[in-house]
Amino acid sequence: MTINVQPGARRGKVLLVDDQQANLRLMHQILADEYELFVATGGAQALELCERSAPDLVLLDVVMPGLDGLEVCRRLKQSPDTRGIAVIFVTAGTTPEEENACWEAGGADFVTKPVNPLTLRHRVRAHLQLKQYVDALHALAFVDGLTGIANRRHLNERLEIEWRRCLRSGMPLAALMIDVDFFKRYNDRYGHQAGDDCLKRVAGALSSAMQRAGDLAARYGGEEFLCLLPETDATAARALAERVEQAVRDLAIEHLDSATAPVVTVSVGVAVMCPLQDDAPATLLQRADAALYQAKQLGRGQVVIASDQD
Ligand SMILES: Nc1nc2c(ncn2[C@@H]2O[C@H](COP(=O)(O)OP(=O)(O)OP(=O)(O)O)[C@@H](O)[C@H]2O)c(=O)[nH]1
Repeated sequence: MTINVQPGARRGKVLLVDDQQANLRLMHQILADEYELFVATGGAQALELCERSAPDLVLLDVVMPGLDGLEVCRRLKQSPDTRGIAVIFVTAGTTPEEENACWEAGGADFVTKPVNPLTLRHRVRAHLQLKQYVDALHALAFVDGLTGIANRRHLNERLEIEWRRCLRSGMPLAALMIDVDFFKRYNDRYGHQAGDDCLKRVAGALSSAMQRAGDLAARYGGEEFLCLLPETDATAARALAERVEQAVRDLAIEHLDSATAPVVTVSVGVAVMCPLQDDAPATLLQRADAALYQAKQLGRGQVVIASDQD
């Protein structure tokens, strides 16, 4: 895995949010030569752009009609997908209460209006540099070194978040536990390096099969993977599991020592739960694991969905 922590190695993405065109123009002039800039003229548009374009940093006006800057910041910090975006408020308010509101909403910093161009440049530069280091550390801590997909630590963190989210919304949370069949024999016949390459390709197939931004494919350990699918019911989870199983077959990686097929296959255990207060997130994984065990018992290279009683 290559992690680039050289400051300035890539142009940072900065979203400018202000309902006044003149302010946007000014900030644009100050920053355009250094960064990739996006512009939003209101809070709702800012949130939408944050989800779609994943900026590194937002320069956020506080007072705007509709959704104001403080509320935009709170919502960004609530979502696991956007909480890493640094927010610098651009504010005319300088009372202690107004400043405190910026910190309490989750802002990383603020600059006061009228904007001093040099201060704006330096604040943005400092926070982008910080974010690059944080992103690099995050990648080291949350990405599996061999396959480049999420690691188990990342999975556990997301499982907690999605579990709580589904507990609040009453929506189902699905998990696919996926294990490469006869992988010991694969290593024994083709060698450990080929085994590693095989795991990388399987991981790639899983990632490609995930359709929604909230879906997560992770390496659970060894030759075992786990896909977490928020707000996904049993029908959709089964369909996705079957697509995953087929996608791995379609890689057509030769495995002449497999008793299931002449190519690498996976077994998939599926579990779906609508979280309840008394359940623990680990229950979902235990059920997926039990279904995976059944898939192995039934001959491998297939999908088994856990029944509610498991
Ligand atoms: N090349 C490679 N092999 C790994 C890695 N992690 C685990 N393995 C191997 O995966 C194999 C897993 O073997 P088992 O748990 O017996 O399972 P299996 O052979 O796949 O059999 P079934 O799961 O019952 O189909 C072991 O030989 C491990 O050494 C890895 O990162 N790279």
